[in-house]
Amino acid sequence: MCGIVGISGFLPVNQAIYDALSVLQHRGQDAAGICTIDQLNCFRLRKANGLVSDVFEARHMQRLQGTMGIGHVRYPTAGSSSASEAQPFYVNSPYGITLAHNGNLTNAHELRTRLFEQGRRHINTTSDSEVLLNVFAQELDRFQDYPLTADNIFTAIQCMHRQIRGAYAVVAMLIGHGMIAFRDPNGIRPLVLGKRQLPDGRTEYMVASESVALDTLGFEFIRDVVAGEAVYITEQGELFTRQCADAPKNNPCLFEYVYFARPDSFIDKISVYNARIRMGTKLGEKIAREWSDLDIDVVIPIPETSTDVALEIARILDKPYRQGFVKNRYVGRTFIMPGQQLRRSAVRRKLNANRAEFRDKNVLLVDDSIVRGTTSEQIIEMAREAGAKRVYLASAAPEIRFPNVYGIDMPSVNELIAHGREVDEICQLIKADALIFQDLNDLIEAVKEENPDIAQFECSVFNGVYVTQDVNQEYLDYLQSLRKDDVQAVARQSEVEGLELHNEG
Ligand SMILES: O=P(O)(O)OC[C@H]1O[C@H](OP(=O)(O)OP(=O)(O)O)[C@H](O)[C@@H]1O
Ligand SMILES: NC(=O)CC[C@H](N)C(=O)O
Ligand SMILES: [Mg+2]
Repeated sequence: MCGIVGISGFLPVNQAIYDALSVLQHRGQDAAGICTIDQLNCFRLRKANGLVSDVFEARHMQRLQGTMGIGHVRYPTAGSSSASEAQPFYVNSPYGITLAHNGNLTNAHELRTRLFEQGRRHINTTSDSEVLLNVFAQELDRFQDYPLTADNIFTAIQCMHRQIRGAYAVVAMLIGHGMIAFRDPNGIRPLVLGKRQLPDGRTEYMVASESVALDTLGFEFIRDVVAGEAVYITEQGELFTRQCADAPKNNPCLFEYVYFARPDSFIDKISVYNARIRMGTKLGEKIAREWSDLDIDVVIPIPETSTDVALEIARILDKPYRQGFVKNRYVGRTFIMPGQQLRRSAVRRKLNANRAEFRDKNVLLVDDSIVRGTTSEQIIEMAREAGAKRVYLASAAPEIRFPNVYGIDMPSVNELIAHGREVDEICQLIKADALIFQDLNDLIEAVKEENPDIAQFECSVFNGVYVTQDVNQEYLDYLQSLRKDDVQAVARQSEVEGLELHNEG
């Protein structure tokens, strides 16, 4: 998952975008970038591999001048993890555009060919986001008048929606015009809009992947950008919004609530924190029903995302909740790290068992999800080494059996521990004494409670149903051939930096 942010205001935005990106860091740890528009109407860009705090030094921040800017933290799902695929991306015509994208296009390959053959546009990287930017540029280019009107911009986005498939929450800037943001017609990836009133009465606007970024910067949450909708804020600060999709449907990604988003965010009118508590209630009730014969002494979360769920399970089971694992605060999220070797070694560096909590006890470990099983396998071993008698494991998400094509890097079914396996087999593999998963219906109910208007969530990783209806086996095989772990490892070794246009090195 990536994080995106954009601010259109009247005060310098460099520090504000930096702060927003650091609050969205949990969505992408591989690369970060900020682009601003300076007083001379030129883009200022700094992007590189690394965490926000590593990428932007004081000299970069000083150069990122301007009162309008966009930012991105990257977790790659297409192309390579080379610095030249860090975002925002830039294209010089029409007028100059930069763009940052969260999601994944399912027809990037075909769009790339069409852009070259019909549009005479060269895409310099293997990133789907550069493809998206060029489709946008091509559609804007159909209007010959300067400046473009809001109507022109919305029409271009409408035409884009008809060509692009997959998931995309996007923020972009167009020189001489302003900031533009839009969400795909299924609303798979999140995007929120906020505002801030300056003392002189002028209003600044901000868009971001998660509402927590608005909170941190003192912006007031206005609303979610709805599925298919576009937002345009002119340089003068005028806000336009329009529904640009022919048949929008609201199908937000269920996995955002399980793992990706911060608990203090609201996505599509649902508090992520409350959703996680309700996941704990449902799972706790299932455990009480199905495991009445198991003697659980203590409930222990696997930090960090599962803590809210585990606390509620402990309440339902009326068992003590204990922080049995200590998390090294300097190690980030392991699931979004590139490469299985790195992910494996990171678990041991990240978590350590607090012996006193395990010795001679039957422990119920709780995680939000089991994807490759990297975490659970090692954690169970650590619990035993720390003296646990019996180790049970509960997952707040159901079995993950299908690849994700919408911005989560799970392209290969063979890497998923639950693919083609039943609970008993998974339990044996991770060497647990008992294993239980949340039911999909319970998970959906837990999330949906605050917004019953959501008829369908994007939950393909659990049930193999892809809401964009364009994903077939041929595409899944293609994606797997490009992105499975061993292919990526070879690609990383031979990575060369492509052009880094206008980058503040
Ligand atoms: O089965 P796996 O492939 O190991 O993936 C699932 C694990 O990865 C995530 O943790 P992560 O360390 O990324 O982040 P967290 O600190 O937010 O829990 C998630 O919370 C699970 O613990
Ligand atoms: N996780 C994401 O949102 C990734 C965005 C884009 N597909 C990339 O790989 O850079
Ligand atoms: Mg975790």
